[in-house]
Formats: sequence, structure tokens, C-alpha cells
Amino acid sequence: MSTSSSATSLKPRDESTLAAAGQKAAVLVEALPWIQKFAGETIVIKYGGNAMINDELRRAFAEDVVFLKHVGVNPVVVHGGGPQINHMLERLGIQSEFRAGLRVTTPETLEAVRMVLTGQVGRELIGLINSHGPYAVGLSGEDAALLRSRRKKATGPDGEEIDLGLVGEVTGVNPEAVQDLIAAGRIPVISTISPEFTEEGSPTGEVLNINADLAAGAVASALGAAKLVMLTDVEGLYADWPDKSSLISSLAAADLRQMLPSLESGMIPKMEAALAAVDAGVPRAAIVDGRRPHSMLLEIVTSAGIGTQVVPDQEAL
Ligand SMILES: Nc1ncnc2c1ncn2[C@@H]1O[C@H](COP(=O)(O)OP(=O)(O)O)[C@@H](O)[C@H]1O
Ligand SMILES: CC(=O)N[C@@H](CCC(=O)OP(=O)(O)O)C(=O)O
Repeated sequence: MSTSSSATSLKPRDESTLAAAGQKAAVLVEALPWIQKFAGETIVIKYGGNAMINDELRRAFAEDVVFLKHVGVNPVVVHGGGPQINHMLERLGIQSEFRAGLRVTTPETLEAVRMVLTGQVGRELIGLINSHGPYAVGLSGEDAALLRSRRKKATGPDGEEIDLGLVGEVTGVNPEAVQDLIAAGRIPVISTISPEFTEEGSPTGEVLNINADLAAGAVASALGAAKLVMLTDVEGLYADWPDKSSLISSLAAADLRQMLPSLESGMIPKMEAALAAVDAGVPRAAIVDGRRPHSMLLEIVTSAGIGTQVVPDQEAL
């Protein structure tokens, strides 16, 4: 048998591929305890509109979600779509206005919000996940009585009451439809429009626009999730925004509660949601940079995580 180097099928193995293989094995082994910890558990992932701004990011997100499903975790996706709604409103010649991080919502705006979230952003996400197999099923807060809400009263920086129009806060979550989908091996993908209910518990016939962070926090609490992960367009929570050297890696619920009044814009509902989830017994809420492909997977299956995590007070001692 000839071993001459002229044989065309003979491919030498170089040192660099061996070194790279070693690093890959280390990553997989590091993931093992986290996969064991979360197997059989539900993780709620809030996918913000700013973290889905290009095809690479959207594809990586879908891969991460399907990866989690295949290692035995039950991912539940709650998606936003703020920038996509802004774009649609611009096309319709409607001005976007945000107060305390929430969109002031007129009946006309609500029509666009519902159309973009449920009909466009949700559909695209479901399509991307389902390019890997028949996993994702879309739900709006209107489906199977998933969400109940009432008008949200917001307060401005000087304590004044702000009228946000058709904006809701979640008053109840009926997680049965989501649990049914999980039991059937599916990945629920939730868009955050919710029917409005009176104080007495009757439906008013109106639907309300719910901020996706706040909805994700409520869904994570109702499902007894093991973790809430929120993907956004910054590295995490900054103690002294916008000073880039003040990125927080971990903080206790009590410290976050103290910080809340000083937060600005979109960080207000995000951190309110993180706090509400941890207060309701979700062991971890993490804010990660969704502009980095696979940030969600790295947050869940690595020891250091990558963003800011909120932990219950007793764990921070
Ligand atoms: N303390 C803070 N740390 C980080 N970001 C902050 C802070 N305060 C305000 N922000 C702003 O919050 C934004 C994230 O909220 P938002 O735009 O609503 O995200 P998403 O669309 O992902 O929900 C950041 O891009 C940043 O401009
Ligand atoms: C009341 C309110 O503000 N609703 C949000 C819902 C979408 C959302 O939250 O999207 P992101 O997560 O991408 O910001 C809105 O209309 O923009």
C-alpha cells in the first residue's frame, strides 16, 4: 500500500484544528451542569425588537431556542417589536410618543401595534424557529384567555399622573394554553396584546397594548419559570447610565428596588419586570445584549453569564 504524499485522499491534521477542538470541548463541558440544572424547567425569554434587527441575529436566536428545546429545557418566548411598530406608524404618518418607557396608544396606534406584533414580528419569529422543525406556535394574550389587563396608570418624573391611552398592565395570567403547548413539545411564542377587564372581572371588549418586558415578567411568574432572560440593545444595566464603566453584573432585588426611581426610558419597564419576577419567586432574571449573536444561550449555559442578573435578596448576602 502506498503512503506517498501524492495520494489525493490523504489530508494532514494541523495543530490549530486540534487546539480549537479542545476549546470546543471545554465549552460543551462547561454547559453540562447548566443543562442538567434547567432540564425539565421553563425559561421565559423576552426577545426585544432591538435584538432582532438583522437576519444573523434573528437566525441565531431561533437556533438558541431550538437548542434549548433539544437539551430538555422548555423555552417560552415573549416578543416585543417596538422599533418595528415605530416603522409601521411612520409609514402610516402617525407620530410615536413614549412616556415612562411606554408607548402612548390611541385606538389608531393600537390597530398598528396589534397588526405588527401578532401579524408580522410574531409570524417571522415562528417561521425562523420552524425552519428547524415543527416547534413554534404563536399565541397572543387574547388567545385562550392567556392575559388579563387593566389600564396602566403611569407617573411622570415629578409624580404627575400620565394618561397613556390604551396601554395595559397585566392583572392575571392563565398559563394553561402555554402549559398545554409545552406538554406537547412545542415552543410557545407570545405577543403582548391583552383583553381589558373591569375591576369586577368582566371583559370590556377593548384590547390593550402591553409592554413586552412587563408581560414577560408576568408570564415567567405565572409559569413558575426557573429563569427570565431579556434580550435588549445594551450590555445590561448600568448603575450610572450612560457611563460604560458602570455595567452591573449582579444585583439583589432590594438594590434594584432602590435604583428603580432613577432609571430612564425603556429600562424602567424592563427592570420593573425583572423585579416583579424575582419577587414572585423566579430565581433569576437576566438582561443581556441581544445585539451579540447567541447571547441568550451564553447567558443560560455558561457559569459567568454575560449580562446583568437580578437575584433574590437572601442570595446576595
Ligand atoms: N441604567 C441604564 N442601563 C442601561 N440602559 C439604559 C439605562 N437607562 C436607560 N437605558 C436605555 O434603555 C434602553 C433599553 O430599553 P428598550 O429600548 O426599551 O429595549 P427593548 O426594545 O429591548 O425592550 C437602552 O438602549 C438605553 O438607551
Ligand atoms: C405599551 C408599550 O410600550 N408597548 C410596546 C409593545 C412592544 C414592545 O414592548 O416592544 P420592545 O420589547 O421591542 O420594546 C410598544 O408599543 O412598543
